Amino acid sequence: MPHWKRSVATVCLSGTLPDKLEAAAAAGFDAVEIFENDLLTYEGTAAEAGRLCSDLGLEVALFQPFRDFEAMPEPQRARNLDRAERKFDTMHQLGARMVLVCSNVQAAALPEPERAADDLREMAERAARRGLLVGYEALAWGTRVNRWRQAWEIVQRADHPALGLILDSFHTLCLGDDLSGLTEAVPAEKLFFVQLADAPRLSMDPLSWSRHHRSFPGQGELPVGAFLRDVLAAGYRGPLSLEIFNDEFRSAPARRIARDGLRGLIWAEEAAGVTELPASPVLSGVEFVEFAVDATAAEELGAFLGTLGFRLAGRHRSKAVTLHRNGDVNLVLNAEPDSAASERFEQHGPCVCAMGFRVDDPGRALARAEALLSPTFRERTGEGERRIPAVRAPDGTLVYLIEATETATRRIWEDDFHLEPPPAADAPEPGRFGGVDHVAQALTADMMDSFSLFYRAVFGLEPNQAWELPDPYGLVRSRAFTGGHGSVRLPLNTSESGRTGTGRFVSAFAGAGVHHIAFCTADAAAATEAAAERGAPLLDIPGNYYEDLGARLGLDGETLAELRRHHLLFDRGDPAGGGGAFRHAYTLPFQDRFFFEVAERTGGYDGFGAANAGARMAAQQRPQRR
Ligand SMILES: O=C(O)c1ccc(O)c(O)c1
Ligand SMILES: [Mg+2]
Repeated sequence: MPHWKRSVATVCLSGTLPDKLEAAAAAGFDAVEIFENDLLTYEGTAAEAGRLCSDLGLEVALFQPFRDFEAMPEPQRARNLDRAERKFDTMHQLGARMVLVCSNVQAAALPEPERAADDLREMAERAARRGLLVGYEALAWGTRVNRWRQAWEIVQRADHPALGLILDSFHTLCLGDDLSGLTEAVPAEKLFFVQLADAPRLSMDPLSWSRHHRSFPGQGELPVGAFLRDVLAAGYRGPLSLEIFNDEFRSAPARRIARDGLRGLIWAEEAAGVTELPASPVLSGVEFVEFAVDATAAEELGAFLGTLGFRLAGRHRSKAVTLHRNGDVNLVLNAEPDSAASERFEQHGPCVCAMGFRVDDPGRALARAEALLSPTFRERTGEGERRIPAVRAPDGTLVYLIEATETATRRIWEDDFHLEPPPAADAPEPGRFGGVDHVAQALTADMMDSFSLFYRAVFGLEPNQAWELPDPYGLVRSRAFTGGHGSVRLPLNTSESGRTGTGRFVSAFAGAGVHHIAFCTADAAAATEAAAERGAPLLDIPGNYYEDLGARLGLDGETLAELRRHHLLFDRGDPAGGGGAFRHAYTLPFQDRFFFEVAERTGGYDGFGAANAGARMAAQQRPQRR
């Protein structure tokens, strides 16, 4: 067990104060920061709130914030000291020992550090008489104080044992600052409290950035792990506390967000090198994708897949499950009643209910998932069938963990399925699929951070560049998570508009889900030609797209005609990012739900054809002839 307490500020979570506290306790936090507003809107007394915390096993590590206190001219100064006394009463009832004073943001704040120091010394003296402590934090937008070194100068000048420094990763990192020199400058006993928050890199003023876009460690792009390492290296031993102001978190279920928070904190501890977890799995591809279906949908989806060259390759030994293969791609259609798949089908209709990742060591991957608070799952199995361990994604879908060496020998399929004889070695397989290129998911906006942390922390996938893709009816935000040397690629998409393809999918089918699956091939033209011959419904791309493509990339007429004839979109990689080229085509959706893509990467192309997304989404919104 770590020697620090793990804490969360109530402002991170949705609901009433009791909702927030219950969620924090259920996730496994040891302590909370009580955000004053959450107490003001609570119907009980401060003493009752304190009792609720202790009944739930939560220490009240901090009461916050106390604003606009220091360096004010009279009569405000005297009034602020009275206000502090009143809040000390509240803290006493609440059982909170420390109050956070954030740096003054009033225009009237006086510039002299000695005035700030005098006021904080007076406040600390009054706090000390009541056995309380005062921590001083630099807000990145404070009028006179916005860096930790300035706050420390004032704390040092005040020189009172009940006054110390509070560090908040957001305020430091958002200004491009860091903690270098902390160990030399600040004695460990003067580091009173540490708050952790991550955030995406945005160019906006720190106040708006902080109040709306903070996220848990691992969900953003700030070096929170290094910040934490520096704090602990300086000898800090108090609580590590998450303080996130985020519009999505405020409306999302408190229990999921609290669990994400603790997962992010544990991930940050690992990144800082102070908590050891089972190592991330070494990924080597998507072994299968599983669809929840019923008998009718199995029939229809099987036929749809047939047009893409998938043949029925096996039937499960004991369940209503079939295996469909094209080359090295395995798709499983699961119509078994009373299964994880049927639960999913009842709620969502035909949809992807599971994926299988090839990993080096499923046991270690499972142990890592558990250490990061991800629920695991073991399906009931028949005699002699194997039980493949799985991790539950934030939306309840399953990620199975399959040992890579076993997939090479196909053991996992032989054990559970009556397999059909494979096609003859010399049978032509034009545009044969070499694997799953990527699996794209459409998520509600509030699920984006949950999923990104899940893939990043549990599976070690790395976030790629974020894109804003223009659907005719709104923007789609997209960010892919990739790993295993490009063998696992998972774009995550959200859209605030309910009318985009992504938005309609999410709202029509009750939440998150796989929106499309791309198969890789060495010859996309051969694959689409064969698919078209089998009657596959391929997406038509308008002529303007090809004209623009010719102008942008200097392709000749013959090449353009060939692309168009095969329904192919084309992209070239950024030479700085490895270059290469990408040819890809899409099917129409299956029952207006998910669709498939054929993808041909050459020369180290590492993207997803984002430049083509606008044309593709416009074509998808247009009625197409079948
Ligand atoms: O946005 C704020 O006002 C605010 C208040 C208290 C904090 O600890 C903080 O980091 C920000
Ligand atoms: Mg803070």
